[in-house]
Amino acid sequence: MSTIIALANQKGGVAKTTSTHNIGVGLAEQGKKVLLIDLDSQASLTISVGIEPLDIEKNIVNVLDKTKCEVSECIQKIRENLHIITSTIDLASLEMEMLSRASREKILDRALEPIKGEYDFILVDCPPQLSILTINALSCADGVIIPTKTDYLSYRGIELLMDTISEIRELINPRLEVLGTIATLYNMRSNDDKDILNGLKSKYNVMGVVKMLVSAKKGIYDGLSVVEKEPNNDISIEYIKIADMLIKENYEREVS
Ligand SMILES: Nc1ncnc2c1ncn2[C@@H]1O[C@H](COP(=O)(O)OP(=O)(O)OP(=O)(O)O)[C@@H](O)[C@H]1O
Repeated sequence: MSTIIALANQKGGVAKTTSTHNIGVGLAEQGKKVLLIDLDSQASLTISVGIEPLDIEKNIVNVLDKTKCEVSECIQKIRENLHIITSTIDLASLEMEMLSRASREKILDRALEPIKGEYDFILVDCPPQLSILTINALSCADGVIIPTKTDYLSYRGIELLMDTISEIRELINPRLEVLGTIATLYNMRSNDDKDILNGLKSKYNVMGVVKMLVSAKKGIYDGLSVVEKEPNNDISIEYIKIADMLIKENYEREVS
């Protein structure tokens, strides 16, 4: 069975998309079969992998709406071992329609059922709200990773997300596990960032610390992650480390 991981934070601009893309590439480069799911109507992940959202006829909207389209028809190949279900702006209006459906929290879970055995990892890039889409991602995930900036408001925002996660675990998905946080856009020269990082480490499992570097934005024009564009960059090293950690944890879970 696939391990489904949601990358979630109700805050925008905390590097959810960048983390999803780079960890996904890191896992694929280790020979794992990976499906990325863009669950944000801004389609940043879709654009980041070099796909024009409106060029794709069957996307996440078709996976979630009532047309009963086969999920396998909505998957695009990025390269060997790395696939994606893309998003478009139409997801914003579908979100409203989802609210009126029965079992609205399990729409994604049910839709993914036929392909759960086909991938080692499914990574879901959540939108920057605690919306029905994020709840759908958390309701089908085995684990959640919380990318967060090292500033005070982001740090405080995690508590809110943790409450939602506890509620989902209690009511909908008991197997949901908080895998940890990733400290993103970390400014090494700022004492505030250092203090917040220490606070994060004392409270949560910090899976990685990703520095704020201009190289994070370089591959975006040609659809490449930092891991592909500059594999020896500090950002790549950190994301590859997180990918390795996920592979190891998964292996240990399967063995035990
Ligand atoms: N390590 C980094 N150093 C510098 N810039 C970064 C880094 N990581 C991400 N960025 C940039 O920060 C911006 C926000 O990143 P990203 O789109 O991944 O965040 P997000 O949480 O998915 O945002 P949203 O939820 O609002 O779509 C982007 O311009 C991205 O290129």
